[in-house]
Parts: sequence; C-alpha cells; structure tokens
Amino acid sequence: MEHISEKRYPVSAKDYKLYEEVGEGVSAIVNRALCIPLNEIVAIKVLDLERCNNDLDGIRREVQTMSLINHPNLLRAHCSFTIGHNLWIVMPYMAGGSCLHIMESAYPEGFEELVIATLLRETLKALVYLHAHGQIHRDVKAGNILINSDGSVKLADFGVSACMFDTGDRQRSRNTFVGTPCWMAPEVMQQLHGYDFKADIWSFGITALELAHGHAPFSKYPPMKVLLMTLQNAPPGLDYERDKRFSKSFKEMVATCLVKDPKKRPTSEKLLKHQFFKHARSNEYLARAILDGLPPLGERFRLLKAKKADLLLQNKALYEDKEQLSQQEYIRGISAWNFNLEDLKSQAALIQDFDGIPNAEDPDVSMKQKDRNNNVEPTAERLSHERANHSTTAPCHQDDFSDLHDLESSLPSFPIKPLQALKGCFDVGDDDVDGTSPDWKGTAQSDYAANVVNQESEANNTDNLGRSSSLPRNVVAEHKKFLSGPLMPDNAFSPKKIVGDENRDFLQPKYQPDRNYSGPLLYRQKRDANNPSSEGAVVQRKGRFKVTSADLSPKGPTNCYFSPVCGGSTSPSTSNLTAASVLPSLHCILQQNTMQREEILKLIKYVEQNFGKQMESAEAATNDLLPVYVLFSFFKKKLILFLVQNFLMLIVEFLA
Ligand SMILES: Nc1ncnc2c1ncn2[C@@H]1O[C@H](COP(=O)(O)OP(=O)(O)OP(=O)(O)O)[C@@H](O)[C@H]1O
Repeated sequence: MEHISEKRYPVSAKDYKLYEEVGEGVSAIVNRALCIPLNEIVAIKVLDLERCNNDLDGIRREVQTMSLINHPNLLRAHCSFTIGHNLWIVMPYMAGGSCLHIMESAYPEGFEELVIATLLRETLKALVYLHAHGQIHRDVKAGNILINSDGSVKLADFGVSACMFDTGDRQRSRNTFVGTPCWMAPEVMQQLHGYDFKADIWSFGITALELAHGHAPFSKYPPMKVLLMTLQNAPPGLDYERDKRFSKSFKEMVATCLVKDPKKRPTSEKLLKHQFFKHARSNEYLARAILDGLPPLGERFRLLKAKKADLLLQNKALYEDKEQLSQQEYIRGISAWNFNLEDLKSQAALIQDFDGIPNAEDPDVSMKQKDRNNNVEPTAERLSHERANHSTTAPCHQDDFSDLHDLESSLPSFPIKPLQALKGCFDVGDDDVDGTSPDWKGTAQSDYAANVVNQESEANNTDNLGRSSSLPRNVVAEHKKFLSGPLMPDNAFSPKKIVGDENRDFLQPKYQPDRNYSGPLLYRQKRDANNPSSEGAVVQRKGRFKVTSADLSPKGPTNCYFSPVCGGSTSPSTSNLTAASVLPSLHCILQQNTMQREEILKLIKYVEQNFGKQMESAEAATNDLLPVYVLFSFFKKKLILFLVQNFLMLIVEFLA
C-alpha cells in the first residue's frame, strides 16, 4: 500500500504554473505544471465542465475514485478544484506518458515480451486492488497505462469506472454502454445481463494484444463495425504463426482473458498467478528498455500531433480521390450511428467489404468462426491446432449450418441489443442550443489559457477547434479523430436535447474529436429543419430498401414500409435524416427479420420432424419421399445459409 502523502496541495490556480500540454483525451487536456508552494512538478488534467455533455456524474465519479484509491499502481489525485467552468485535477506527473504514446512515438509494432509482461503485471496489480474494492475500471487500455521516469506504472482514468456495490442509479450504470469499443467486452456491448469486473479482464486481454502489436484488434474499423466484429467473430488472440516472437505462455494468458463467456475468464487475482507474469522484470528494467533515448513527453506529444495532422492532410487528399468510390458507403453511414459528415467521409475511405473483414486484422479469424460464442477456456494446444490448420481451413458453411441448434445458438449474438443500447445515446430534444451553449471560441478556454505559460500550448488553446495546429479548421477537425478515448454515453444525461445542424459541431465536447475509429462513440442527433413532412416522400434509401416519411410516423412497427429499390441511387435527402426518426424503422426491420427467421426455422423443423418420422419406417425409405427428403436437406442448408447471411447483411447495411 502506498503511503498517503501528508503534503497538502493547494486548491487555487494561482499556486500552479501550467507548462506544456502532455496529453489529451476525449474530455480533457493534461498539462505538466509546477505546484509553486511545494516546488513540485505535477500533472493537471483540465476538464471543461460545460463541454462534458452533462456527464457531471462521470466526472464526480472520476474525482472521487481518484482521491480515494491508494495503491502504487493506480494514479491518485492530489486534489481537485474548479476555476470558472473548468475542473482541475492535480495528480502526479508521469514523465514517460502513456504506453500508447510511447508506442506511437517509438514502438509502432509493439513492445517486446518482457516489457509487456512487466507492464501488464503492474496493471494487473492495480486491477486486483480495484476489484477487491468492488470497483470496475471499464477503460483498461494502453492509453490509460502511464509510466514514470523511474519505470513505475500506474493505471489512470477513472472517468467511466463503476462500483459493483452501488445501488440505484449507479448500479444501473453497470448496465450502460461505456468503455472504448475495441477494448469493450462482448457482454458490455450486448447489454443482456449487465456485467461485472470480468469486463476488465477482457479489456486487459485486448490491451495485451495492443501492447504486442502496437494497436488494438479491429482498431482500423469504425466503432459500429468493431461492435459487430467483437460479437460475431471468435475472440481475437495471438497467432501461432504470425506472432512467433511471443511465448506460449503469453499466448495462453491472452487466450484465457479473451473468452466470450465472462464466467470462464479468470479473476484478476488468479490471472496474476499466471506463468506469464513470472517473466516480468523490475521498474528499472522498464525505464531502461523503453524510456531511454525518448525525447521529453511534451516534445513527443507535440511531434505526434504534428505527425497526425500531416497524416490527415494526406488522408484528405486520398479520400478526395476516392470520393466517387466511397460514396456508397458514405451514404450508408448517414442513417447509422454517426452524423458527422467529415467523420463519415473518413470512415467511408476506410471501410472495406464486410465479407472480407474477419481476415483483415486477424488472419485466423475466419477459421475461428466455428468457435463463435465458444465457452471453452482455450488451451494453447487447441489454439496451436487451430493455427496449424489455419492456412488450409476455409470457413465451412455447410458444416457450420447443418445443425439447426448450432444456428439458433449463434443467432442471439447478433447485435440487436447494441442497437437498442445506442438508441439512448442520440441527442434528442429541444432546439435550445443558444443561451446555454458555451462560447467555444472564447470564454471556455480563457480562464484556462491564461494560466498556460508555455507559448506553444497557449497558441493551441486560443481556439479549441483549431488548437492542434495552424491547419484549416476542417482539417483540424479531422485530425482530431485520431486518438482513442472512452465511449461517452454523452446524451444519456440530456436525452431531450436537440442539436441543430449549425450547432452540432460546436456542441462536440471540447476535446472530443481526438480519436481514431477505435475511439469513443459520440452520438449526435441531427434535426433537420427542412425535413419533408409530406407522407410517402422517400427520405432514405438503404441498399435494397427505401424508407418513406410515412414509415417514420409514430404508428409503430406495423406501419413500417420498406420497398425494394433498384440500383444504388441515393437520395440527397438522406443527409437530412434524423437518427431518432430512422431508429424505429431500423428496429422494425430487425424485428420483422427476426420474426421471419423464426417462422422459417419453425417450418424447417416441422418438415424435418415429419419427414424424419416417415423416413424411419423401412417402406418410406424406398418410396418416393426419398428424393424429396434429399432435396429438402439440401435446400435446408442453403436456406439457413441464406437466412444468416441475409440477416447479417441487413444489420451491416444499416449499421455500417
Ligand atoms: N498524470 C499524467 N502524467 C502524464 N501524462 C498524463 C497524465 N495523465 C494523463 N496523461 C496523458 O494525457 C492523456 C489524456 O488523459 P486522460 O486519459 O486522463 O484524459 P481522458 O479525456 O480521460 O482520455 P480518454 O478518455 O481518451 O482516456 C493520457 O492518455 C496520457 O497520455
């Protein structure tokens, strides 16, 4: 247990001198600073309360947790206080920065195994402590593992943590959809039975892969796709061929964490006893191995920002060329989860054909499809066997789908629930974005910026949308998509709020856009001032369907009307759609599809049983029914395959 410092940190801004910016997340920026009376370097996380989408509860939780925890591997807050509408959280300065930043600067392919073992052991100790105290972290990832110059490791960021012993509202928070998609456990996405500390074990496994490869699995895909892939694909893992440089015990450790059934995952305490952590070294080793030769954190951070801004400029040029090609995907995205057009454009540029997805990140995923929903704790032998066969094993649909029971058990994992869960995350509500809206260009930053003595960060903070660089505003906005961050159910606290087009971007949280596609989901409701109200007007075309405004009337699902459309033409009015208006229709399609699927399955079962009975008798085997039965068996497989693919495509079409 760490000795709690008796030092009293001042709770007044004048006692601190802000230096350069050393990090930024979804909701905050972090500066190195000097605590003048104590003559001590600290880090100060500055959150603009007005831009936190009313997530005051989350902030309160973070501050509370950060000041109560007492463990050497957890980042504890020295103190916190408000200045105007900014909240300052004063904490120890971790001069090495986050593992994510270190990888981005110097280890893009990931760390070596001994480093990973050491980093993960320290992180796991933090989780053991948190779990023993009934706390779920919910955002374990390399970006939240911080290292000090002496190599000590601390897990940070309690913005979305939850207490397992909570009751009432906070208990309900464990049924909410928080975390960062790539690191998020399937049960958190599924929203079926809530979740517990085992969700952290899943994220821990994903973090292990992130540290091994330099990025999390599926990190190049948009959040909604990550959700689908996490739910549908076999769990990601270390590949026996591709990851030859890693030991069997590392692969095994990752595999034990990444089991879809949370009950089959080990507790943090049990995991800490795993053979893999016996390799872990000292903090000094860590400092020598990964921090030696790195520039100071502030400089690294500045270089990274510049690099990302450059990349964005290149990407922009790239997807301008691809404008035509990506148009289809781009249009698709509009009625899905994301209403930021720039976001959609960049997503479209990245989206590949969904059918090709399983192999893109993890070449053995398609092979592992058979293991979908596997509840068996994987052994190295099993994985080894799978991987040994991986080059020759194509997904065998016939085998996969020849058993109705297999099929039925796989269907519930289709992500209907996440869609429902996401529904609450859209901004819906009044038009009031005026008086209460912060003035993004001025006041919000001013109290804070006044304290920044470093010219560089001062320049960056004068305009929150342009603070990253001198790039044009639109470029900066895109640039900011490249860091990851937690999924903020940002509108859960303001479900009635409507954001007009013109204000939507302004209402993005101050530091929100810094993310890549593995980053947070920030759902925005776009209310269309020009929305055609005439019944029957086509307001949306989605692949094979068109949705008319009549569909969007509040008559309930039975009034949904979808009719086939030809070709891939897209309606310009698509961009005027609102999330709230489309969701009931989406829901309806899914419901209808589920019902149809169930009906067909019932029919198949019925026919099968009746044929089965007849076929049991010796006479029947020789009668005319035999060819019919063979034909039926053949079509059954085809039909099931068709059903599954169709259902999948339907969801993908709407959510991609
Ligand atoms: N005490 C610290 N010392 C040094 N760097 C820090 C410290 N705290 C945070 N950082 C850096 O700032 C970044 C953002 O901080 P933090 O994660 O707390 O913000 P956030 O808005 O909660 O981010 P996210 O929600 O994306 O995880 C971190 O990833 C890390 O690189």
